[in-house]
Amino acid sequence: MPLHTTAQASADHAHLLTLAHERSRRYGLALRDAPHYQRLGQGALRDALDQHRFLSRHATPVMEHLYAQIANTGSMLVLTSASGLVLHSLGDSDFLPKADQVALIPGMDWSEQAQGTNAIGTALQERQAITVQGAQHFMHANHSLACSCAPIFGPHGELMGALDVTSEHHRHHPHTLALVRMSVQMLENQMLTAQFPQAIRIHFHARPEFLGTLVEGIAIFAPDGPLLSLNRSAQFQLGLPTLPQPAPDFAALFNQPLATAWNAQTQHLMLHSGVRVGCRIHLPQRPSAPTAAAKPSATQRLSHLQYLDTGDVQLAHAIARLRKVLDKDIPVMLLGETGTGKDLLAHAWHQDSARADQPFIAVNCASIPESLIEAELFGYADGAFTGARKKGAIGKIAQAHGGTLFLDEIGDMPLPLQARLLRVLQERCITPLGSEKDIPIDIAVVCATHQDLKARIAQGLFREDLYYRLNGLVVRLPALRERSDLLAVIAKVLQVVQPEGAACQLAPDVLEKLARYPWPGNVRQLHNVLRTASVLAAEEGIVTCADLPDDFLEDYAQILADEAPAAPENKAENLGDFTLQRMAQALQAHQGNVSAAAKALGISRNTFYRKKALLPPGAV
Ligand SMILES: Nc1ncnc2c1ncn2[C@@H]1O[C@H](COP(=O)(O)OP(=O)(O)OP(=O)(O)O)[C@@H](O)[C@H]1O
Repeated sequence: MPLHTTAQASADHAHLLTLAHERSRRYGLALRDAPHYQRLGQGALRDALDQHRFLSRHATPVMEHLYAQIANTGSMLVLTSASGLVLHSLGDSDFLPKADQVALIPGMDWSEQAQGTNAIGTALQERQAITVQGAQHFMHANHSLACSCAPIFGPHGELMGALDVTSEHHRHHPHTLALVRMSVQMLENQMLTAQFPQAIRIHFHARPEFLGTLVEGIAIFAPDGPLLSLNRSAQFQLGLPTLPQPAPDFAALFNQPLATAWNAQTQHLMLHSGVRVGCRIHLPQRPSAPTAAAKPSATQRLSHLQYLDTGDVQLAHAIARLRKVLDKDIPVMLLGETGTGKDLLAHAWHQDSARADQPFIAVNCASIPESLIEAELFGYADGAFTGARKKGAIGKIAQAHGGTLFLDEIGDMPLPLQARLLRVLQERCITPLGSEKDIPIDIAVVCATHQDLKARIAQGLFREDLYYRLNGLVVRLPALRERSDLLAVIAKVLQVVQPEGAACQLAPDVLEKLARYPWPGNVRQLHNVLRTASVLAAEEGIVTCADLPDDFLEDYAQILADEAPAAPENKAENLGDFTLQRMAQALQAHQGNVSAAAKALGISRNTFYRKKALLPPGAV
């Protein structure tokens, strides 16, 4: 390093330490304070580890690799959260005095607020790598240590934690910080790749021989072009220290059409700055026929929670929460647009529960005529009403005894029945129509709706007490257009809809269209599109645009036309006859029911959804 650079670096380092010491004093710490090693309780630590699973999973092999390089140097390796909480540590803490050997175990807090200036707390605070050794620590109690730490940033640029190497002050090695930095870079690249398995990944560098090394740039693009994330080197090479909003797309950054990114053979690209770079392109895995051995059975494919988690963060979170309430007697409420898989999820939840061998009974409260729903749910006694079967009938609730009752479209349940349902849930028994005898029942309850139940309560159409009885765990399923694992869903649905043994592939431009389409009918609509397309393409084995249904292609062309000229602020005005107000009024008049609102305006439901998607969020 040239002399003036070295001098600048040590001046910067000294400045960082001065700031950190000032902060430490402001936190009320004193130089001679004894460090307080208050460990997080077991439960809270378990929650914290659970919360940082993604980070820990990817950090563990990196830590082991780093440890192999520094073993026998009397060092400890520590992974912390963004708040400085120790999540994992590796190594031998024998170099610490006996009383302090607990300092680096999981559950300890190394934030500046707790320990004053120290490499972990200060690196997290300043968001940059730093070594703090000996008397550079604020507290005298830490003067025997030398610590080198680098902050870890996640795939979305967020601070996720820190990686640190701590040793005795006199055994500190000046190269340690560089090793920690490189390990963090490796970890960040791995998390980036893992976070977006279904995206286009471009590895690039002006010197092609650096491809595959830590210094290569990695840029991640959605299949339809927008930039999703960059690693540090890509940020530097592209001159984008943060992800601009709205995200630029591939064509803007590399001056080439998106088709270039879809071609894995591409070896060179030109950055928008004019620099030519060597590249390697990883395309998302195309849907392909699984091998016979790996292929799950037809029922397995959809009937357990694990198979429904295909990588979308929001859905994975929902599934994790659903797992936690399995067999816990907590009612589950599933929210989501039509076709998002609420029914499927309810069934998978039942299949994963201890009630799996018992019945799963689904009732669609919207599709049963109001006059029949009471009998359908509660059953009736012999000769309870005219026309009733002589011998009476057992209702759906009683049929679900021992198992799970799934009440779909609960928002459409008539008010008087809501009171009866509430009683069933509270007292755990039912009284069939025309009977005086209570029948005890044991059921798990899942309900689903696409309606805004709070709004229904405000309108006097839904009982508040029932609402609170049903919403033990509320889970919202993302619409298909919001899901980051769209390509995985496409692959899965393609497997399901194809005849056994068929192995249709999708042409890249078909995938691109599927990725850009807003899917108003969600997975159900995707099913229908792929079922038809794969039958039409069965002989050729590859689905091309010609195999896609006409109405899908018409919708798609309309989307492109809608998107093309409108400046964002004019979108609402550019909606022609169907203005924001008219759509909002129609929706309000029909209590949020899109089909009814679309019908009232004389447009198709798809068109309504499409135009709704163009409006500013929250406008309708
Ligand atoms: N993750 C998935 N993978 C494959 N198929 C799915 C997935 N999610 C949903 N489907 C399929 O999509 C269709 C619609 O799913 P489902 O009936 O569960 O949706 P829903 O949200 O209950 O719809 P609605 O609100 O209209 O009742 C079904 O054919 C289902 O098998």
